[in-house]
Amino acid sequence: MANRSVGKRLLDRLFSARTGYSHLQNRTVSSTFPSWNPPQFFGYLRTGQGPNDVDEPRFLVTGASGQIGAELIPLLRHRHPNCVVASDVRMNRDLTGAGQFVYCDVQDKDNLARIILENGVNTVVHLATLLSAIGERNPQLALRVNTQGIQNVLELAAQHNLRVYAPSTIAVFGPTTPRIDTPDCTVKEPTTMYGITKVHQELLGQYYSQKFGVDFRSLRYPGVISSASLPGGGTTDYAVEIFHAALTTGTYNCFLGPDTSLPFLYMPDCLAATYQLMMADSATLSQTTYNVTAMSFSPAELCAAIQRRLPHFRVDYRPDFRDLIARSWPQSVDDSAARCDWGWQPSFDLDAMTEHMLTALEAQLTAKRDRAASRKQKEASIDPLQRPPSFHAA
Ligand SMILES: NC(=O)C1=CN([C@@H]2O[C@H](COP(=O)(O)OP(=O)(O)OC[C@H]3O[C@@H](n4cnc5c(N)ncnc54)[C@H](O)[C@@H]3O)[C@@H](O)[C@H]2O)C=CC1
Ligand SMILES: CC(=O)[C@H](N)C(=O)O
Repeated sequence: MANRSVGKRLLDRLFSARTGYSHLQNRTVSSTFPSWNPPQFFGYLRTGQGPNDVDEPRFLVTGASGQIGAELIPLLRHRHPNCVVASDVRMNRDLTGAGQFVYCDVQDKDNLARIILENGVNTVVHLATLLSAIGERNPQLALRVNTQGIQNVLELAAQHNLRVYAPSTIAVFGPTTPRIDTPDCTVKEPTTMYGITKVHQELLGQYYSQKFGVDFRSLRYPGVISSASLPGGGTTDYAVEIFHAALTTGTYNCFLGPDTSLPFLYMPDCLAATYQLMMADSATLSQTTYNVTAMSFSPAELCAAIQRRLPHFRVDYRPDFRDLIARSWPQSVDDSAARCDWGWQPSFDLDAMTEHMLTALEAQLTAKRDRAASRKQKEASIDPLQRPPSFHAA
């Protein structure tokens, strides 16, 4: 994120020493909001030198074991070695083996605070969420996790001078929203619990930015398609499942109707947009949350794209409640503000994504088959009565 001059950092530190609210000194406070004078009795919450006084980001990623986290963490660890704490309520072996991983339920504010302070975190990437389909199956849990999570993160950000990146979603839109080229600023009357909690997140982020000077940034992702990680219970999951089915069984039962069109983003573009916005100079940003998109297609169009490579692939359509959700969301979104403000430009359209997905998944399947074959060979070469216990556990 934006570099600061030495003089400004010095001013921050002086201000921080007096009040512990150095971040309020730096941020533009909207003229529509009354100015905020931090009450002195909040002083007991001071953490000394604000973490933002150093330029090197130190990340805490919540919900790191999910579809986005599993691919964002390796990128952050590569670009910021030893500066990333991954966290979730669920373990992900790939993440735990390759760097710091801690248990963190985002509903537990004290534990979040402890992890942030003990690790010198200055940037929270908040991914812990229950998505649309899983959220409709358990709306009370989705309400609790999604609203308490962002409330805790933003409250700690205001107290400890943290930057926050928390993605939003096209699920903030609903049936009363224009469905073609949906702009950033339009009617937001979602009909899912997930969408309602994400409108809450967007508005709360904007409020904490304007009122308390929190550096809050967000992208309104469409459906995200990825080869390395599986989706976690959304309406757009079909667009990942369909590729796995195409390469294994050759048939897929689609839970959306053939013509239900939605916007999508391929994971490399999703990671690029995320990192680009997180690192953008704050002076270039005109809003806290931006639409981003790369392509729009229906299940029938995706099926046709796959059939160009795998002509025998077949899809049956059995639309369920998720089709109704999808039909309440935009078919395409207008991301011109992201393009204009910080240079967003996607690289993958439907055909490029399909080609890349099939190649990546084919390579994974081949590697999996090779591993299974070499295990079988190993098994055959060892007398069953002589096998050590570790052999059975492998
Ligand atoms: N994947 C997609 O297509 C899209 C994702 N997004 C947003 O991106 C972010 C990440 O989404 P995904 O990775 O796809 O979700 P996911 O469902 O794959 O992962 C969410 C993670 O949150 C964790 N989690 C659940 N409850 C928790 C709790 N109480 N405390 C801590 N962690 C908890 C889960 O264990 C899971 O690993 C979310 O904010 C989501 O709204 C937005 C639009 C599209
Ligand atoms: C679009 C999303 O937010 C997510 N993939 C979901 O389908 O719930």
